[in-house]
Amino acid sequence: MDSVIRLSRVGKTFGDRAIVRDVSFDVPPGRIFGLLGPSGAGKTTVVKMIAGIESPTSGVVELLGERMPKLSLQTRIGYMAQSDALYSDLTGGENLDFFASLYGLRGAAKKRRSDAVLELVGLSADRGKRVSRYSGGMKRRLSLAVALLHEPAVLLLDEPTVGIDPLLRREIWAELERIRADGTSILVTTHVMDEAEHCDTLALMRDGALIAVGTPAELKASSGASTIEEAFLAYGRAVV
Ligand SMILES: Nc1ncnc2c1ncn2[C@@H]1O[C@H](COP(=O)(O)OP(=O)(O)OP(=O)(O)O)[C@@H](O)[C@H]1O
Repeated sequence: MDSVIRLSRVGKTFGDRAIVRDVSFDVPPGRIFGLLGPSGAGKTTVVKMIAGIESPTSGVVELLGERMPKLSLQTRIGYMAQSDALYSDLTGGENLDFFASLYGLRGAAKKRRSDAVLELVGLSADRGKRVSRYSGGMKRRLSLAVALLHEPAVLLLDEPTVGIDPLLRREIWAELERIRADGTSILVTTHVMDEAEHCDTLALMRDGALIAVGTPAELKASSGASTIEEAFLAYGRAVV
């Protein structure tokens, strides 16, 4: 398969407001694709359409060669939403048990995966603690663990490292790079410019439209910028 995620001329309107306009891109297997843009640019809406939570008003969203939304593809996706969808009365470990049962993970496989993802996000020692007693950063880390639990073919991460300290952020990126090496495709939204450098391809989004798509090096070269932040500002100026 040449592309795991494909958007073809996708638009989304809420009422009479066009939130996403004519967005097209492809994410091949084993790539990290970063969606970058200011608050309100429409990034979350794009991610929700890929996850099958929202339907496009126009155009086509395909995931693993099938048109979204499609219920049977849900278990192939690991989706980390911007707001944590966790059960606060349950412990971290119990939350993982719950999501494992949704994904059909049982027995030794469940234990192996739960242990691995808790270790990765640095929550092994807190697995018995109720989520209502977790900090904001711990909840983000548990949400990431849930998204990774069933080793999905596609990871959709909406601002995964908000509230996570720089050291753990670096570890999480190292893990995302390992996951990519196994052939998983990862779409990540971020405001953090140094995270953008980890992406194979970046799409700069503004007012619902893509204003530039390329590798970090291409975007810097084509705008004459030395950082992604400068490149983004240069492209932003070019369209106003
Ligand atoms: N269900 C909805 N109904 C109406 N408007 C919506 C809905 N969902 C999103 N919007 C609007 O769409 C715009 C884009 O929102 P979206 O969350 O996609 O942006 P974003 O780029 O992810 O921003 P942020 O980085 O702040 O999360 C916003 O103006 C938002 O108010």
